[in-house]
Amino acid sequence: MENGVQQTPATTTPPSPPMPKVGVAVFLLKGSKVLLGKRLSAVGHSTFALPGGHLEFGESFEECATREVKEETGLIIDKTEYLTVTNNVISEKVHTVCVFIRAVPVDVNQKPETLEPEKCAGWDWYEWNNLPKPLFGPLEDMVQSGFNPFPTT
Ligand SMILES: Nc1ncnc2c1ncn2[C@H]1C[C@H](O)[C@@H](COP(=O)(O)OP(=O)(O)OP(=O)(O)O)O1
Ligand SMILES: [Mg+2]
Repeated sequence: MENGVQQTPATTTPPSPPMPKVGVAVFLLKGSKVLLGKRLSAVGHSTFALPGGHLEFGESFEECATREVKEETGLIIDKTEYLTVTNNVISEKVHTVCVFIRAVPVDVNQKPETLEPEKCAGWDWYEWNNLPKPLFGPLEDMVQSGFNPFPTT
């Protein structure tokens, strides 16, 4: 101690190891179409993916789905239903457990808006039988495995 000023001991925090995150992705269905947008984020850049994002602390999957779709597209969704979960080791640094939710727009005439232009080039409805390419890796894997998000009735 000099001049009566207490020195704070230097502390070194070890770098925390990368951890898996929880993502929520939404199959927003309109008739036989699904809403997709071309990603502009580093992960999956230029691939077509569902709206969605990371689960926030304290949120339910359905709350996250509703919030992310509203933030990214402006669309208000309804009838949120859990579909499935996948484990995605996307790169050395990105590992996401992704929960898939199905939903429908409250107003089928409401147009999706590109509210996060730094993350998505634009949203559009695509026929499930005629999806654009390339799809975001985890979504492509699901399609290849024969997954179908539409209700069986
Ligand atoms: N269609 C999908 N299939 C599989 N995983 C997905 C899908 N969409 C998103 N994810 C996973 C991987 C992403 O790294 C993660 C978060 O989604 P992403 O769209 O990148 O976040 P975000 O930037 O919109 O939201 P946030 O601001 O919450 O991070 O969720
Ligand atoms: Mg997103």
